[in-house]
Amino acid sequence: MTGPRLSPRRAARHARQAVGLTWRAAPGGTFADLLLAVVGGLAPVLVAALTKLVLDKLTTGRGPAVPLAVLGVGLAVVAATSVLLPHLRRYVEAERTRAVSRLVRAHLYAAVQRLGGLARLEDPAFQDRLQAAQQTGHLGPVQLTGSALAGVQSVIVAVGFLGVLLVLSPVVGLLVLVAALPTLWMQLRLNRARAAMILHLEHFQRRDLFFAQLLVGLPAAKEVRLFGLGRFFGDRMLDELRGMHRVEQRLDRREVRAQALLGLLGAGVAGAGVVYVVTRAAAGGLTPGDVAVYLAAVPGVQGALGSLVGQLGAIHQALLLFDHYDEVIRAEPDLPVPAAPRPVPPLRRGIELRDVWFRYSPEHPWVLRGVDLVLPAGSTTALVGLNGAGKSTLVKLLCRFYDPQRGSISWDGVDLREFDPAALRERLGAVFQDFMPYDLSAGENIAVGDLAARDDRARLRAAARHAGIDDALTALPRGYDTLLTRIFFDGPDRDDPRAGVVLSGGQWQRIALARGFLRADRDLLVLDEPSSGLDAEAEHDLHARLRRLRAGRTSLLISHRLNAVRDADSIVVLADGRIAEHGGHDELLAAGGGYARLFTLQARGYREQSATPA
Ligand SMILES: Nc1ncnc2c1ncn2[C@@H]1O[C@H](COP(=O)(O)OP(=O)(O)OP(=O)(O)O)[C@@H](O)[C@H]1O
Repeated sequence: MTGPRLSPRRAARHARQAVGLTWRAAPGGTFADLLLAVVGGLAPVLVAALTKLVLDKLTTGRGPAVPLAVLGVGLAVVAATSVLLPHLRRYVEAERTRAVSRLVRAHLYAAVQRLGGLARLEDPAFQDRLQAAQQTGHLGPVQLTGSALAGVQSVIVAVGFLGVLLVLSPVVGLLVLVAALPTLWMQLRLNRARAAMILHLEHFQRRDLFFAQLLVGLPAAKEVRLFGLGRFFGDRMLDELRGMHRVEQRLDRREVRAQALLGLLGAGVAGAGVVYVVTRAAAGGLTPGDVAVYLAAVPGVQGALGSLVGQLGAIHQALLLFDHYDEVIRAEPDLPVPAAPRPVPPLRRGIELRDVWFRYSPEHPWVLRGVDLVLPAGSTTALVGLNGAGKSTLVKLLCRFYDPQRGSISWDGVDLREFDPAALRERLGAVFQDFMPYDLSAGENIAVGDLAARDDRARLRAAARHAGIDDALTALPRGYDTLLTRIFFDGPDRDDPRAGVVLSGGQWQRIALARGFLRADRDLLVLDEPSSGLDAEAEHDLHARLRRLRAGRTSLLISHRLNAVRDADSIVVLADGRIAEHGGHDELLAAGGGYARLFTLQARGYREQSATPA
């Protein structure tokens, strides 16, 4: 297994950025941690040196002219400091982790919001990066600085002990150093293999999580139970887990073999050193204090060098984690925004699509193939067509979530690409076919349509009234403050009004409509299947309200129920990515084309239903 690579330049850039981020997030904490690392590195060397002095003074009476009691107190102070240090460092590190995590998250989500379109979010490779950055982005800087500081501590310990050993016995010092070299080399190789394994495991982990979610999550629960899919998904999940464990096991075995071998080598060198030091001490060449220092220094140096290599591995890992975050932060916007965007004027004449061609990527087929269409200001245009005809795609282009590959869309003659997408969207209102039910309160669920109305209960209620949901929301246990989810409540009493409620599909549809109605004053209102979840009476009622509410304004209405669009000022039929028919309801019926065929089919269905005896 070969390790993933970062070029040295990229690695150096990440390291600079990560340290900079940590410093900005927690300057005091980072400095304190550096100080603690230095003290932590010096402490064991000092303990060994003081122990030697005490022993030598006790056994030979030789040593510095300091009373034994002072040496004893010094030893006690350093030992006590060593005991306290790990606890202090744990606290300082936890504080730093929290501060960095806040900063990294703020940067990450701001970067995602800067992507004005949808294309990047739909790119699976970018999604993978994004998921990884979300889960581990903050760990990169934290792990990097943490490991670097631990590395500083290990270097101080190793250099300190080696210095003492070299003074004591250059032969033994060199022996310990040489014995550590194979350990260093092997650990570096294992680090690379471990980093590669983590990357390899990501693929298993994602699928393992996916199957686990299907088994425990609510969205799939109905189908999993009705179709009896539990065993099937459970087996798939275990397959992924087995795959993951096999990879881990292979590396664990390799590590055990290598570490056993290196452990034996280290012990052999240490043992030979003990024999040498004891023999020299017996011959009077070394003092008992020297022997004590040696006994502390050998494991000290070996441990510090081993830990240093471990830290290097962790730094490599941290740089790889940071790479995900960096890719997201630096992602180029998927929609070009002009350097000096034009202000978006109120819509006076209309929106024109001229020879618009669009596909989701070069690998996908064309969805729109030369669409020419005008949405005149002040009128309602209905867009109809079979499933997959490209209706929702056209809506997404109007909101400028994507740009067409060929042709143009203009707003009173100005190409949409000359506007800032955010300014354009300020002038739009929309109810999407796949609207979002938020796990928020009823009031907030409507207010997301226009956050300026968040505290304006009268506006929220007016929008809800237009959508026919005000009475139902008022009757909820806490009215508009009732949570429309039960997932955030962890109290014991499920009947507690704070527990939240579950709405029906049609009620959610009305909430989405209310959201859209909050923006009823915008220049263009797009309604993509706004009545799909409503019963027939409610649908009729909704369209009557819509006509009143939008009279004199520009709207685009998409619906499969042709009865609902017959009153639109003009009806456009989209087929095979082109405008196949265009005109008023009567005109299209008289033309006897696809619209007439579909309308007659639906109308016959209704007539047959009403003729069927109950
Ligand atoms: N994000 C996407 N990436 C790739 N292809 C897509 C994407 N969204 C839609 N498509 C494809 O584009 C085509 C048109 O889809 P679109 O949703 O615009 O159709 P529609 O007319 O709104 O259909 P429906 O009536 O079923 O809602 C379909 O073939 C669909 O598979």
